[in-house]
Amino acid sequence: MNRSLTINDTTLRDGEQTAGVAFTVDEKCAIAYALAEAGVPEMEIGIPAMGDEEIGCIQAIAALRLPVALMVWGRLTEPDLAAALRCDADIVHLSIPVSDIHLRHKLRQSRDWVIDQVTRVIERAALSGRRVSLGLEDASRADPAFLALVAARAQACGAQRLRFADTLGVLDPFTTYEALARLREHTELDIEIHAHNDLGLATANTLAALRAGATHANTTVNGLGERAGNAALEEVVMGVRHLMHGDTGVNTQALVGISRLVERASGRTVAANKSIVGEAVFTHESGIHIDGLLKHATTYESFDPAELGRERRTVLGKHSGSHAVRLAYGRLGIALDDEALTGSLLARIRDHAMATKREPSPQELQRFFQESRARWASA
Ligand SMILES: CC(=O)SCCNC(=O)CCNC(=O)[C@H](O)C(C)(C)COP(=O)(O)OP(=O)(O)OC[C@H]1O[C@@H](n2cnc3c(N)ncnc32)[C@H](O)[C@@H]1OP(=O)(O)O
Ligand SMILES: O=C(O)CCC(=O)C(=O)O
Repeated sequence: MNRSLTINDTTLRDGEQTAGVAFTVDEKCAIAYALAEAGVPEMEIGIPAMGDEEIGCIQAIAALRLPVALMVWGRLTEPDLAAALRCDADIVHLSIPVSDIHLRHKLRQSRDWVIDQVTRVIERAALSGRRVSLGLEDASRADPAFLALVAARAQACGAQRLRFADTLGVLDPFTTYEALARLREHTELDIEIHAHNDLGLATANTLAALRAGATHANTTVNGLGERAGNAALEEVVMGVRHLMHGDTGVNTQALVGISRLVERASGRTVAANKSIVGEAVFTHESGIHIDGLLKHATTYESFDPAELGRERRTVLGKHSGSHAVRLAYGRLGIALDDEALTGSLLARIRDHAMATKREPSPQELQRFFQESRARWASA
């Protein structure tokens, strides 16, 4: 993949829209700092139309003078534009619904009204000298011919970017590819993909959009965001690297630290099996897997955990095999060269796992060994 690809992280905007989440100014500054230090080139940091307090927070982030482009979000209206222009943001992003469902039921407006708003407000925004991005809310449920019309108008009025929003997460990677490829044919503007995870497809859809010609990907740390969230920064960065052989410029070693920072600030616990950053995603128990890993890491690891500054862990449990048992005892300085003794320990470990639902401690392993050996000796 040689095309340029830019991550625009919206943890501080859509991420904060997660129901119940509210970051303090200090938390927002710390997250912005960590993202910038990791090499995230753009971030969407707030909604000026919310008022003075939000603008103060946006200005506090701007005052950090981070080497990133800062974007603020607003509706495609003159008052929201005016609020956005009170902020030291590099990119003014103004959003308008483009699906008939939203236009009819939410705004009670027509498609012509959309074209008028784009003409009036985008032209005015462009005159401000800021970079201008147009958000196409609910684009995934909009008429593609109308999207092309809006795109042409936005370009003529001086926008640099379109954001294609799958607001309700109703696309799959195939339909995403088709929709983005169609839009790509109709515009020379940059295109940002904003995917939601209602069906668990936000990252897959983001990667599909990038393949279809999107230039920017909107992400959030830990996949925070409205309802089921957005495409996770850590997943998109690693997906681009491993599935598209591309480079987002984001330091993969920083991803876990940022995830923990946002976990604490958001109060949203990251699941143990959350891809890339979950506590247990490099932990193995199954006998066949551990045997394979001992022979060659690529058998059961699609990438090296060291890319994230992480390490593989193996645990003993109900699904262990004899190789794993020998490995665990080897770590305790006990060489198991007797097959029958190993088998007896394996049975003991399985019983323990079923009874306690946890792995045995080193002390318990020592006890199992002594008991099994004593039974063996007296048999
Ligand atoms: C898909 C998304 O994530 S969009 C971003 C959503 N994020 C947020 O809503 C978080 C921040 N929001 C807020 O703080 C408030 O909702 C504000 C300050 C933006 C607006 O507050 P209020 O003026 O009290 O209005 P409220 O939120 O109740 O309703 C939204 C209004 O915006 C209108 N609206 C919504 N989108 C747009 C748009 N793109 N262009 C023009 N008007 C819009 C609605 O029709 C409604 O207007 P109405 O009062 O004339 O019916
Ligand atoms: O900027 C936009 O238009 C998209 C807003 C958004 O968060 C969404 O549609 O899910």
